[in-house]
Amino acid sequence: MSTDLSTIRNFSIIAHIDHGKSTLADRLIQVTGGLTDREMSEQVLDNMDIERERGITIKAQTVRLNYTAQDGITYQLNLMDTPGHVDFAYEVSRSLAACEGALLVVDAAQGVEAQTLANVYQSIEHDHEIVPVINKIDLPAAEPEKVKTEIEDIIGIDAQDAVLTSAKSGIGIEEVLEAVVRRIPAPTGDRAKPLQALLVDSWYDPYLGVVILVRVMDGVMKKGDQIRFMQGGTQHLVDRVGCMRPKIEQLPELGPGEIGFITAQIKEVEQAKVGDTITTVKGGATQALPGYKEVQPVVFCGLFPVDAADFEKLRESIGKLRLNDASFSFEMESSAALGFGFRCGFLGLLHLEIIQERLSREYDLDLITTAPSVVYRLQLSASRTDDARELYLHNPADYPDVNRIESIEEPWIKAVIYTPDEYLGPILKLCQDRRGVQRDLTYVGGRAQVTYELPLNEVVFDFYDRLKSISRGYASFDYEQIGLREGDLVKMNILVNNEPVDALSLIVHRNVAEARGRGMCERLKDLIPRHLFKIPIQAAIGGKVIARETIAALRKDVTAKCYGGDITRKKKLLEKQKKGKARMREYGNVSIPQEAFIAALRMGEE
Ligand SMILES: Nc1nc2c(ncn2[C@@H]2O[C@H](COP(=O)(O)OP(=O)(O)OP(=O)(O)O)[C@@H](O)[C@H]2O)c(=O)[nH]1
Repeated sequence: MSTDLSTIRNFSIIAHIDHGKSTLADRLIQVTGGLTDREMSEQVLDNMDIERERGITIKAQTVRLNYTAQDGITYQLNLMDTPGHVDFAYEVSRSLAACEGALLVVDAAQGVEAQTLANVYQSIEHDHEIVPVINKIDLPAAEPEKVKTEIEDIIGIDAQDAVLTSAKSGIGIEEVLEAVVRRIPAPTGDRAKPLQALLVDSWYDPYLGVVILVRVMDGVMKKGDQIRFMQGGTQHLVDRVGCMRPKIEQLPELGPGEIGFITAQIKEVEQAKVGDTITTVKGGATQALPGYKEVQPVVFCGLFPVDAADFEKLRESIGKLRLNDASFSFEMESSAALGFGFRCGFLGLLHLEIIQERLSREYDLDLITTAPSVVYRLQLSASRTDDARELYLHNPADYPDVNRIESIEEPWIKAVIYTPDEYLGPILKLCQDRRGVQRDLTYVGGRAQVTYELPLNEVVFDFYDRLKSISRGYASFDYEQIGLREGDLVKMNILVNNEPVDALSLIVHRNVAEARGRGMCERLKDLIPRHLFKIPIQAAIGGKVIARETIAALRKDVTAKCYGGDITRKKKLLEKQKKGKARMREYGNVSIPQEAFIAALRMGEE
């Protein structure tokens, strides 16, 4: 029996981190599924474990709820969980494209924050009906009326009918469900048309293989169907169709307007790209759904094992992670300073951190990460052996001969920072120091919203950390890419004992090169231990040294105190001294401690 379209509601929950999205979702599952408190904690926690295990790959978990509303009709509610971070903006946009509405959850004590805004605007762009939910009304500091006004002032949607909830104590949950049924429109679609289904997300499950989350727009999808991915071009046989409640339940079919999952004996997530259109091989649709985009990594860095013997283990672990995350890329790289490792590409800094964290936690790997870099576009003139061409550069080590460079462009972002106004001064200074161009500054009830355009390369390293520390954690930050702009960018080399150290070289703007070079030399002076000889540390652009420090020589004669006596004792001491060097990287005849590579790049105040 097919489901009547008018009884389906597809919606997502938009919320700033910690405003209560998960707690509210759990309550909705509990109330509609009739789970007891104990069952809920068991079941839902189980689910969270899987989610944690799979890290970011379950980006759009969906549950189907049956809810019998006050009008006596039983509705099929598909609740889609969307990732809340800018790095995954494209996934968010596809999840939103699968829904007709959204619950906007705002903490009654915290009010609207920057991250919330980005997702709300996306949702508005998808013509969603947005139902404001003011959560945590149980808190003494809750000010629901003030938050209502804030939602209206900042977001510009009517919030007078906002639902007031305490997800924690189970207040207002029924009202949320009624609002979903009454205010969010039913999907539209036509059973008789050729199949068009949006591939919302995919992930790898060890038992089922690749699981694909779909939203059927038109037509019907059944077990046994031969399907075709219109962008990917591959064909597959559907072997399972179902939904999650949150446990997997198999269904005979998915009809128009419905959200559910399929499996089709697919081995790699890379074959099931988010945003693709699925149709049937026979009598299929001729046009793909709009909005498909190939996601490209934007931040690159080198990952090297601290212990060179771990290289194979690193290769294996990276391969496993990649099985589940097609947006992350890697290729082998070798560095004179760090040996063999991988150059990896990420969607953003958070994505980088998650992968790094998983490698060290789940795979127990000690890693050295080189400075994150963005992708630059270079126009090169012809040389004797090469034509004029365009080069996309993601590793400073591949920087070409300067004489061939006609122009360099770097990616820029538009950042929106939201902060209590007492921290505004230092935040403006930070943005200014990072070559930011201020575009807008407004105040809403004691808080400032400032918009800056910034070069991405000034943001990737420690901008977010600095922002959080100068605002004592209160400022929130959100960004989108706004394209490439030409810049006066140069490659800065760091020379230790007159030898360039490739893992420390970076691309910087000429205006800040000297300050940054000086800062790095100063930090390296403290980070590299004294040797038996004098070590010059220099920052240079091309052949020109722009900063210099010197580490004084030291005669650390550990055997001196043995007075030429006992030879075994002398040997033992030498052995001990050798061990002390184990966590060092030999570079020429200088030993550089492993942690120096990343510490040298921390910009601090310059
Ligand atoms: N007092 C109070 N606390 C709540 C309420 N709802 C959620 N919380 C608490 O707020 C914290 C964050 O809730 P989550 O549901 O994890 O928030 P989230 O938005 O899903 O956060 P992320 O998963 O990190 O994005 C938890 O400690 C909850 O117990 C509420 O109605 N009242």
